[in-house]
Amino acid sequence: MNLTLTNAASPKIAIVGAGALGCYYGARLARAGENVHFLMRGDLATVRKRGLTVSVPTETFHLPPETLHTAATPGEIGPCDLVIIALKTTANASFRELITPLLHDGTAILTLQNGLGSDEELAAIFGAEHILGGICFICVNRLAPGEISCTSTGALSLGEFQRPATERLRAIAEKFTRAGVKTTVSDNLIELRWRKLVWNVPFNGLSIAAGGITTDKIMADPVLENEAAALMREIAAAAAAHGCAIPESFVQKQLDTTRPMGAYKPSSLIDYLAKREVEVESIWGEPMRRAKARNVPTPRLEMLHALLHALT
Ligand SMILES: NC(=O)C1=CN([C@@H]2O[C@H](COP(=O)(O)OP(=O)(O)OC[C@H]3O[C@@H](n4cnc5c(N)ncnc54)[C@H](OP(=O)(O)O)[C@@H]3O)[C@@H](O)[C@H]2O)C=CC1
Ligand SMILES: CC(C)(CO)C(=O)C(=O)O
Repeated sequence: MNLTLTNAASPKIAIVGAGALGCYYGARLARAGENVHFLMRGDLATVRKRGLTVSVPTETFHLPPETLHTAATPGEIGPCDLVIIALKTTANASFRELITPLLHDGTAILTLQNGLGSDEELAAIFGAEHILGGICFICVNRLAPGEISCTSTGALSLGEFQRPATERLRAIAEKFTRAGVKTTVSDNLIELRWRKLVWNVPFNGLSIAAGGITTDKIMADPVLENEAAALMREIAAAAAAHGCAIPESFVQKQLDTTRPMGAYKPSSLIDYLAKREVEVESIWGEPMRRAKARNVPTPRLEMLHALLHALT
């Protein structure tokens, strides 16, 4: 497969999982003039009537329904040059059914999902050469159907699955950048994923396990702060055993940057409080299993995983 973005000047883009994250990035790309097709489920009727409204700290923008391409099935969209996946990882069993009708020989499949495992699952079904991944440092919520609120636009980091950055990866990053998303490319997607887990594992996990608390409460309690730091070090050790060096300074930086975040609700806590399924296996289960496979002890992660299983 030629690793370029087909129709690079005007690629046909599908958003699979048009919830908070998918609608946010999809709306930004559509506003920048890209040919974006939203595969929608629960919100379809409302979005077809009222369009999409996205608020970010600096502005609110609206995309009227007549400017949007929306579909109830992937078959209505047909083959695309780029498929962006923003499903919760708890919906990964639908990959084959949702993505197959969107493919041609050169389709790039970019998953923006949290945790570990989705890249490999997609590669096993569709072929490794199609797969790219992204890490989103963003806090976005769906307030109502078609109403997206983003309290921190953060940054997006993209990488190829098991290969260094390619021309196609840079072309996709350029699309996001043009759409106003701060985007970087990396030669090492798996290291990006482990690094993000250094934050997600302790804060998403403890916020639920400690009774549904925000990150400021974790940081204000010396026992919980120590637990967060210890969990971070377990993830760093597991990452090191997979060839991804994460220095102690990175752990310290995560703690330092969390302090001023105030009463922040990690995305898993929002799911938990809304009684939605929590992404337990991709955020805690898969890192735990990968650590075990390399004989890295992760007792705290194992306990947290068990607690989250019981609670969610
Ligand atoms: N939100 C955030 O700030 C961040 C999220 N992430 C990650 O991004 C991913 C997506 O998160 P988020 O956007 O918050 O989740 P949402 O629940 O808001 O969005 C998921 C979307 O997938 C749709 N979906 C699920 N199954 C199907 C199906 N079979 N057919 C069609 N659509 C389907 C849902 O449909 P329906 O509308 O019917 O529910 C929903 O719109 C997760 O892995 C998350 O961890 C990463 C960083 C930040
Ligand atoms: C890092 C952060 C806070 C935002 O992307 C996140 O991943 C989450 O809330 O789950």
